[in-house]
Amino acid sequence: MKHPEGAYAWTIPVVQLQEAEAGERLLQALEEVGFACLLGVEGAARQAWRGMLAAARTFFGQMTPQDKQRWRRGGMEAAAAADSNAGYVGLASEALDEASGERDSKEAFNLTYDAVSRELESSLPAYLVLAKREFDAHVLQGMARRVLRQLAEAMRARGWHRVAAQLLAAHGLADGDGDNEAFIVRDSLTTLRLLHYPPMWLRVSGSADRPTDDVDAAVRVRAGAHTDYGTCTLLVHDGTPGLQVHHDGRWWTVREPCPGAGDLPVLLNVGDLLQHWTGGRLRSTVHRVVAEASCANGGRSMEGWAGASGLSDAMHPEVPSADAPPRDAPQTGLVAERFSVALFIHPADDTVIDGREAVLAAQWVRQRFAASYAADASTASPTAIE
Ligand SMILES: O=C(O)CCC(=O)C(=O)O
Ligand SMILES: [Fe+2]
Repeated sequence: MKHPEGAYAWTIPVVQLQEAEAGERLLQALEEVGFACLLGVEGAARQAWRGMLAAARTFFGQMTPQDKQRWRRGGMEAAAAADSNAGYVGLASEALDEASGERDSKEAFNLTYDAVSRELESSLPAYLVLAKREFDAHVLQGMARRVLRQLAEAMRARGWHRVAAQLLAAHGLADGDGDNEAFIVRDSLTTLRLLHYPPMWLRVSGSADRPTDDVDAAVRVRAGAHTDYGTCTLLVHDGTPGLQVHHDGRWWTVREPCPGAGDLPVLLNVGDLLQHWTGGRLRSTVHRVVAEASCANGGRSMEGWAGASGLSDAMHPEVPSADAPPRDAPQTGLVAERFSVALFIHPADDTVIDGREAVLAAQWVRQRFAASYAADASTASPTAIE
C-alpha cells in the first residue's frame, strides 16, 4: 500500500511461535524478506523486553553528560575497555551507513557479557543497574536460544543438515535439551543495545491529497542504511514507526500487526553471518530508521501496543529538546522521540566463518565496528566475507 508521503507501508511476515509450523514459516520469511515479526513471545521474555524498554526511557532521561563521558564505549577505565562493545554511544558518533558516512541521530547504550561489563558492574549508576539486572537474568538470551533451535530444526526438516549443525555449534547449543546455560555469550560479541532517537524537526512535503513520489523528501534518517553484522537480531520498539527495510528495490516502512492484548511483537532479522552460512538463502536485508512525516507533530500511529507495553509517562520524565525548526521550511513537524531495544546475537568469537581465509567471527565483527565508528567512515573498508 502506498503511503501519502510516497513510502510504502507494509506488514512484514508474522510468525506465531506456538504454531507447529513456526520454524518453517520463520525460515520462509527470512528467505523472502530477511525480517519476521514474532508473536506469542512467552510471558517472561515479554516482561524482560518491556523492562528493557522502560529502562531505556529512564536511562536516557537521567544520564548526565558526566556519566555519558565516564561510560563512553571504548573510553572506560576498565582494563579491557578498548576491546569491548560495552558502553555509551553518543549522538552522531556512529555512521551505520558506512558508504555515506552520514552520522546517525541516535544515542545508545551497549550491554555485553564481557570482562568490562563485569569489572564496572559495582560502579554502575543506579538507573543502569536495573537494565543490567534484566540483561543478566538471561531471559532474553533464553528466547534467542529457543528461536535458534527452532530455526535449526526447520533447516534440518529441509535437509540443510550442515548449516543447522553449524548454527547450533557456533552458539554453544548441543543436540537435545539440557544446555540452558550453554549459549555462548561470555565469549561472543552478543550485545543488548538500548537505543534512543531524540525528537526531530521534519520538513513536511506532500499531503494526503497531494502525495509526492520523492520518499527521501519526506523522511530524515535517524540510523543509516545498514545490515546487521552477526547471526540475527531481535528487536522491540516503543511503537513509534520509523524502521524501514529495503526490499524489491525500494524502501518499505515496517508496520507490525496490532497484537492481541498482552502480546508484544518482536522483530527478528538476519545478520551477515547467517546469510553467509546459508549461502545467501537467508537474507541479511538492508534497513534503516527514519523520522517520517506520518508521525510528525508527535503523532503515534501505533498507540495500541505502546500503551499495552505498560510504559507510563511517569517513567518518561524528560524529553530532550529537538533542534529549532529550520527557518526557511514552509511546513515543519516535530517527530516523536523513539526508543528501541535490540539483542544482537553473535556466534562464539572463535567461530571460523570463512575456512579459506580463516576469518574468525570476532575479527569480522570488529572490522565492521571499526568502519561504522570510524572518524571518517567513508575511508574504512571492511573485508567482505562473500
Ligand atoms: O531501532 C530500530 O528499530 C532498529 C535499529 C537497528 O537496526 C540497529 O541498531 O541495528
Ligand atoms: Fe540494524
